Amino acid sequence: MIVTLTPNPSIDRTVALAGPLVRGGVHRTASAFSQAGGKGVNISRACLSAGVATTAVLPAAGDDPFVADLAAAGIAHRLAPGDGPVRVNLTISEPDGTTTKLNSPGATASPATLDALAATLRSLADEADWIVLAGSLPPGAPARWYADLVAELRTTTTTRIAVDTSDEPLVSLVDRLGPDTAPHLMKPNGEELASFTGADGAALEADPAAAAAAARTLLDRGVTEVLATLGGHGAVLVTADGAWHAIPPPTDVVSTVGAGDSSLFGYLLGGLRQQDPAHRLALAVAYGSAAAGLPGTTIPQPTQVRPDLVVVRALPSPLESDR
Ligand SMILES: O=P(O)(O)OC[C@@]1(O)O[C@H](CO)[C@@H](O)[C@@H]1O
Repeated sequence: MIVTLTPNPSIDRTVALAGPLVRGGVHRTASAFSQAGGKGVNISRACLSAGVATTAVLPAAGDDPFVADLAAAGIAHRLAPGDGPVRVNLTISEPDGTTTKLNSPGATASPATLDALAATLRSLADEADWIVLAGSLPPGAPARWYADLVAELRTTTTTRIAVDTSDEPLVSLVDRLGPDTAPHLMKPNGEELASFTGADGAALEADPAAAAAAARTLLDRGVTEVLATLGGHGAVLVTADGAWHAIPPPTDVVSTVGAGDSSLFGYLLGGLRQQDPAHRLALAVAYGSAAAGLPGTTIPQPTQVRPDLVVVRALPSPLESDR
């Protein structure tokens, strides 16, 4: 089972434009629709369609429309009482695949909500193969909340923990890394790798060897595996056994929202299937590129995922003296 935590879930409203976005212009939209989202929820959705047991943990009132959407989709969930309506995040999709996102802060989380989320995770931890902590933190949560939660879970369960977050919560997590406090898996993108290495995000995405070197700094501080997604440049995987780069198949990009979550799910799925690192990485990139070809936050079905079209190559190991 994969247990996901989404402390700041979102209703993802996608507006598709018939032409390019013009700042200050008036646009007639081609279509608009909403999906229950947030990074952990997207991963639980991917679990459901791939037949992997999952529980999504999140804050929301039982009568929030978000929860009705989750229930209609059949996603098992455990709720902490929410502190306000689930936020609405806006995606603007242009015909050439350019995706602009406007993410709201979300309701301010009370200490009681944060405690309830942590308690629910603790109660599910031992049944899970993976616990995935994903997305931003709501206002009211201290930036170190994920770092504290990982450190605490590491003392109470042996279940593996994956984290995908950004900004201050990521920086706090990285500051706190160590042999007993690190998550087992992290999934930064190029910008996120750059946020704690000081490099340029776009440059890292275009240079898989540099991205692998940045990811390796996390391994040196206790993380077991790093899956770094590099947008159209694919992804790199770094473990104690080596580093690999996967190149995606040519993809007609419709919306990149949910591509990173799909990649993380593909990677976990490969692990549950006992695949070797190169095959896990290929499945991650195949899931991510399938998601990029779908509108809004749509998560691919397994039949839409083509790991056979992904090219994986091993990256040279750095010399010890270079590390
Ligand atoms: O604001 P956060 O929590 O960082 O990201 C939220 C979000 O952009 O992440 C998902 C895509 O990864 C979307 O479903 C959702 O809108």
